[in-house]
Amino acid sequence: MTSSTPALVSGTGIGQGVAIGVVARMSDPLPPPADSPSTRTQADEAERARTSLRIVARELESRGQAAGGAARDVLEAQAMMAEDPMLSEAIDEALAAGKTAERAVFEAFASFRDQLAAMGGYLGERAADLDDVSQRVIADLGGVPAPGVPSPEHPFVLVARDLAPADTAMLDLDKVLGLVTSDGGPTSHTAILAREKSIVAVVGATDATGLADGTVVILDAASGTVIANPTDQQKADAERRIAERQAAAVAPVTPGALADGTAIPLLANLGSSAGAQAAADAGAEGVGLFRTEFLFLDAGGTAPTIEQQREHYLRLLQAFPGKKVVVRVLDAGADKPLQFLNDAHEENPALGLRGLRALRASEDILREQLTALAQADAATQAELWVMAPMVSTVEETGYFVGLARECGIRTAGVMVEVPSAALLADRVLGRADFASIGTNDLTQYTLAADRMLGSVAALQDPWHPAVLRLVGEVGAAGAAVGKPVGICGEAAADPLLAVVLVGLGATSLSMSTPALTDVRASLLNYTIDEARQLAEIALAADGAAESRAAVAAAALSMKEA
Ligand SMILES: C=C(OP(=O)(O)O)C(=O)O
Ligand SMILES: [Mg+2]
Repeated sequence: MTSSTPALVSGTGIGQGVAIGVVARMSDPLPPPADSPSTRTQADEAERARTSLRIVARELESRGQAAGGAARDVLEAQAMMAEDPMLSEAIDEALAAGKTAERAVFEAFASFRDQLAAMGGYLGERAADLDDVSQRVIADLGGVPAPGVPSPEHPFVLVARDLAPADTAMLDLDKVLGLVTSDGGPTSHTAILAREKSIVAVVGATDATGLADGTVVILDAASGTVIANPTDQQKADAERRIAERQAAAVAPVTPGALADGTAIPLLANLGSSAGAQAAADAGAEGVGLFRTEFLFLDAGGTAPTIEQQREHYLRLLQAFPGKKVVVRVLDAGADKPLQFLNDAHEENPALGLRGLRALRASEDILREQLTALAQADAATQAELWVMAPMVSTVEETGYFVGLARECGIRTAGVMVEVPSAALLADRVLGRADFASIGTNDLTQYTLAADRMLGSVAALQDPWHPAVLRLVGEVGAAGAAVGKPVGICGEAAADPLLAVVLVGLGATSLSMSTPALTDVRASLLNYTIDEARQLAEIALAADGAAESRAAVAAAALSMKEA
């Protein structure tokens, strides 16, 4: 690497932040202990292993106590791993074969970590936790310090293979400007920590192993890239973006709007009335998606009563007097299984009896929910809209809107999450009062990529022009009949994609509360004509990556012009 040819490392960005700083690497893992026969007795080796496992377990527990919160739970889980009876058995077996305590610990943990890694997803990412415990025990056996987080005097960008919970608990957040990991995905501890603490992070950046200590890097979470040895121009751009974000964070909270004043209300996605006040404080102009699954999950094995539901909806609506609150009726099935609505085994639950289909099969539950909502609406000042999930036909739209009105709901709409509903959006909107596009499911169904499956995660990208073309269909239909088209999937939380979605006809955007500030700031940079131009550029691309890159380049030149 030379300063004239900056190297680019790519991974998955967490959030939208930008950071610039000097790399401090986490020390490399200890080498595997030699597989030579032990010169001690088996009983001695067993005692050594037990002592070190115990020391490490107690140390992890005390770090957990010191860290508190979510870190404590994770560190306690790790301490339990160190004293897991199955692992002890595996260690004893290796010792019986004449191995050293170091080697026995190494082999036993390695075989368990491989089993976890093979499971993939969340459990797969816990494999790093086992590695960390193994390293600590082997270090203790050898009387050497465990590999861990560096602590230079100056602020730094931490580059690591992955961060174990014990490491994240030790991080001095005043000094860490950003995090880069070569392993780990969006559900790794590093990603979770970064989200929780708003730290700029790029995870799963395989080539990050080549970033040497002391290298100056720019982390760009929005594009998931790390530039090593940036040019002066790149540094100046990064510093400008950091300053813009700092300014946006303290800017007055204004209603969502484009540069030309076109209003684009910014709403919050909520899963419980508990988050309502925080959303209102962050400037949410209402709620664009209230997911009711948690309310039903919390009620145990049955549906909550009309009274229980009414109380919860009342608390929600009371937080938004005079504002719009869009509640989605229960979306059970697939990624949100609820036994009492559908306990049949399905080979492809995402294509099965879920969402409105499941409710229709148990219509009394749907009627009760609509009734509770209508009662809460009558007792409060919010403007309640109610929508159905997973609607795939015009007939289903008519069914839901008809039933909602019968139960006293004044404004009834549907989510557009299935390509068939997007393609017939003109007719769907002929019957519904509004549409709200769920880009998470719309992407899953358009690309035929299960949103629960890590192996096809790369296809789950709402920047894909096929998804955007469908969004455009719904936007055009909404404009033609004069009905609102919101977006409530994760796509609305991506500040640049949000502009494209507006260019495709979205009239409001709903997102998790922390995303509101970035999206608000981004919309203010573009007029409606520019948003439409960016949408055309996205639609003209061949794939998601090309669409994202072409729009980013065009947006940059628009801002420079
Ligand atoms: C908002 C959506 O619904 P959920 O993520 O709850 O399925 C969506 O599918 O985009
Ligand atoms: Mg959905």
